[in-house]
Order: sequence, then structure tokens, then C-alpha cells
Amino acid sequence: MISSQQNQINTTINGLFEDSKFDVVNIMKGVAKSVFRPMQPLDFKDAYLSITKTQGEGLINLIEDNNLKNIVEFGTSFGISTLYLAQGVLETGGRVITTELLESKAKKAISNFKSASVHNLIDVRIGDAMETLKNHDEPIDLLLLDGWKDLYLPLFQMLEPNFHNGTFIYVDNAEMAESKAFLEVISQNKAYKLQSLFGEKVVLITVKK
Ligand SMILES: C[S@@+](CC[C@H](N)C(=O)[O-])C[C@H]1O[C@@H](n2cnc3c(N)ncnc32)[C@H](O)[C@@H]1O
Repeated sequence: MISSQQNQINTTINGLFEDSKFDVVNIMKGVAKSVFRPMQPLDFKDAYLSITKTQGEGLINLIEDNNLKNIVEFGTSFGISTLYLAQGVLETGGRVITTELLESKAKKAISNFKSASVHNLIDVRIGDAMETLKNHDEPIDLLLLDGWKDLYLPLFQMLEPNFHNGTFIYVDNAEMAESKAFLEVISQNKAYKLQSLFGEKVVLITVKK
């Protein structure tokens, strides 16, 4: 049975997907700005760049099926993926820490979490995730990597001491060049198993038991 809170989350997510239909234009504007210089997060301040609905539903199942409670997300944007994570932890009794570099995006995300009445389950860290997660010293059950791809490896390595036998690392945009370089390094490490999902878009890393 779908609870009224799940309904509220779904309504918020549907509204955000509706709003994100202008993303193609916003992404093109961002890419155009970065023709003569490296891309910057600020170039995409209006773009959602979100995971898909199917990915979101898959994340809910992953959380519920494995009773995951301690979730960390790199890259909040306007909060679509975080709302799916919150829907998962609503069932498991867990919590989500999410990180966003741009204050304007983080503030909009917080307002979206309030609309969905899940703000009490989510700790939003504003600023560079390499700083805001620097002193993280609690077990991580699920790490969602969906921020800028050049930070996947240093962030993974920084948080690695918090992984355990049941940790999942969900790598979005795995097909991108910088993600591939990161995954190449991880695949050399015998401690981890890699599995592709959604064609090449996602790689799910698990800790070998
Ligand atoms: C692909 S979007 C995230 C989409 C979101 N996970 C979703 O599915 O709705 C990536 C986000 O990461 C943020 N970001 C980039 N570098 C970051 C950093 N160093 N620390 C925290 N967030 C960062 C960007 O500003 C951008 O909003």
C-alpha cells in the first residue's frame, strides 16, 4: 500500500521531472560556455542533470531489498535522486547525507525536501564534497556517486575506510571518460566487484565477501 508520505514524495518528484524538461536547453547553454575553457559546475546551475525514473525506482529497491540505512550522495542538484533515496530509507529507518557545491541548487533542493516532508531524513552539506565529507567516520551502506566525475576517485578513496562487506557504490554516468578512468582503477582492486546496469550508464560496485 502506498502511504500518504510516499504519495507526497511522488508528487514532488513528478513536479521536478516536469520542470526538468528544459534541461536539454540548459545543458546546451552550459556546454556552450565551456567551449574555450574547462567546464565549471556554475555553468550548469539551472540544469537538473538527474538520474532517470527507472534508476530512481531501482535505487529504492536496492535500499529496501538490502535494508540499507546509511546513505551518502555526491551531487544533490535539485534533489531528484535524493528524494528516491529518502523514499528508500523511509522503509528501512535510515538517513541520507547529500552534498551539493552550489548554494542556489542546495537551497532549492532543501525546499523540495520540505515539500515532500522528508527534510528530517536528509542532511544537506553545502560546499565541495571533498571538504563537507572529509571527517565522515560512520559506516556507509550506499554511496551514490553523481557529482563531477574527476572527483569520483579521490572521494571514493577518502570514504573507503567507511565501507564494509555490505556496502554498495552506485556510479552514475559510468560511460563518461573520467568515470571510465576511475572504474579502471577500481577494477584492478581485488576487494571490489563491478556490475554494469542500464547498459553502460551505471556501474554498481560491491565489496567482495
Ligand atoms: C549530475 S548532477 C546531480 C544530479 C542528482 N544526483 C539527481 O539525480 O537529481 C551533479 C551535481 O554535482 C554538483 N557538484 C559538482 N562538483 C561538486 C563538488 N565538488 N561537491 C559537491 N557537489 C558537486 C553539481 O553542482 C551538480 O549539481
